[in-house]
Amino acid sequence: KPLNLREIPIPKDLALKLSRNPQILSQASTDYGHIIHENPFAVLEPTSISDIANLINYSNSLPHSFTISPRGQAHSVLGQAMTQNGIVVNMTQLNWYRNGSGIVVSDCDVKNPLGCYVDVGGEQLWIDVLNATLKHGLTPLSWTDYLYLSVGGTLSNAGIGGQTFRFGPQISNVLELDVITGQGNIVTCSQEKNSEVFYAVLGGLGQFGVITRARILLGPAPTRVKWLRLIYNDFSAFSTDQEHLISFDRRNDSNGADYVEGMLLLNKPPLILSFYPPSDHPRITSLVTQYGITYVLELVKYYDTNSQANITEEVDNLVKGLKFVPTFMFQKDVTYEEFLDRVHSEELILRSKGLWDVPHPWLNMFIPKSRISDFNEGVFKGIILKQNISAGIVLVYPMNRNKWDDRMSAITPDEDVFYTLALLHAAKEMDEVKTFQAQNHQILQFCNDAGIKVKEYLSGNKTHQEWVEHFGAKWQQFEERKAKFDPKRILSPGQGIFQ
Ligand SMILES: Cc1cc2nc3c(=O)[nH]c(=O)nc-3n(C[C@H](O)[C@H](O)[C@H](O)COP(=O)(O)OP(=O)(O)OC[C@H]3O[C@@H](n4cnc5c(N)ncnc54)[C@H](O)[C@@H]3O)c2cc1C
Repeated sequence: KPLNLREIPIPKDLALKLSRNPQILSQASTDYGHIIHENPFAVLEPTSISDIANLINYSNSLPHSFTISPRGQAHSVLGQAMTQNGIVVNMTQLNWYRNGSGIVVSDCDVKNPLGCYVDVGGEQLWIDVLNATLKHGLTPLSWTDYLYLSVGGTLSNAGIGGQTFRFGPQISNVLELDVITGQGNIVTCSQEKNSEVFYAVLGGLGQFGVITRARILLGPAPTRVKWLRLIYNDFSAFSTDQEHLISFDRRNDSNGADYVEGMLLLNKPPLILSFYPPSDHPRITSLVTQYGITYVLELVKYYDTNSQANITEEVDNLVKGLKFVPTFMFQKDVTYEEFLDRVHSEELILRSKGLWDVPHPWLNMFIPKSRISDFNEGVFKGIILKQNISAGIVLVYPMNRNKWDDRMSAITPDEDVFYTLALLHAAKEMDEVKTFQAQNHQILQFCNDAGIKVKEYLSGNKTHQEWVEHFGAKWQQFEERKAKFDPKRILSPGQGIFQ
């Protein structure tokens, strides 16, 4: 029998913070995916950390607990921040009560920034963390492509992007956390202190506790970036060059790139060419038409006034020997901030066309390096190119596993180098959602049949057995941590792991 919160007497001080305003309930019942909808009983608008702890404690005190889901920006795509009949915690609300103390940069020597860090509330947005740290000449080192995501939300997944090959995912850049566990305990944790909570929560899909503060490592901030895109007509040359670029870091060679990603340009709509000079559009379109599929290596080199004199030479050295199609190298010179916040400009354009708040049947996964060429043949050239449906944005780039910490909950393939694939579809209507979902399913099935041991990222909608397989050798530990830190299985039910 589903729990009916109407039948439970809610303590008055807690009830005052709960909203059942239809508009607020409706917001909490959807996310960026616009595919899954779950109706919460109420939304907690916390005005302090204790409000969240009190809510969790109250749920624990009942013979039949209710579920609680922290909601950062709800930029999940499969209902991960929702709960049916439970209570959603609107984390953003905390920011209003921080009195400006949501982001505090440590007092440190910018010239010798080893040991500089920033303390940020779990509800804070990465864009605000960037702006606050830049004022001190400092910056976090590892980023997602889009910055209007909450710190607690990305740290619950991993937080990956073009800097991950060098600095690891965002979870590898956390020095300390404050967490309210599923038992209602407020815990400060790090690698040294309460380390089990620390490792459980990072990449823990919200299953073990609510992150209310994260201490994030900082480094010196560059001021400008050289931003390059190189187009390839051959996958093997493209992936060999990507792997070469990320290997600088394994060799501890500081002459490497600061960011490496990649994407497909396919001879099917939408062919997005906004990065490239309009005068080059005809020859790029012609190349894409000729080959059907081309691959774009995206790399970035940071610089500032001290390194300005050498930057052209450094970029030349970096691209020397890379096997892109001759003359198909394009570059921009932009501020560091403009580069990091690049997706926001796209967001504004999509919003103006009514194309931002639409269904997003995304597929994200990690693919072991040893099978990436089979993946190209079967998925890129096979399923994606051949099927008569639009492709959306397809990102593909490698990262180094030694920058991930296996003690954390996040899951990767076993190999030293693995690729991330992001298939970022936007659908116009629900029928199209089904078409894209069928394709996503087909891709996973292809990998399964071909024995390509992929790991999904940001996944959802799995059966219990599929979750067990996803975690593989780490399932037992994940389950034990749940029993220890959230024994009543209260937190983040939208992930569908334990409910
Ligand atoms: C346009 C766009 C671009 C993206 N780009 C990238 C990218 O480049 N790299 C990448 O790694 N990801 C990317 N993502 C995915 C994104 O990192 C995840 O969806 C992340 O969860 C978003 O954060 P959020 O604040 O919206 O989290 P939510 O969707 O609100 O929550 C995600 C999960 O975390 C839990 N949670 C939320 N806050 C907390 C907290 N404080 N403590 C504990 N648990 C919490 C929720 O209950 C839920 O289970 C992108 C998403 C979008 C929409």
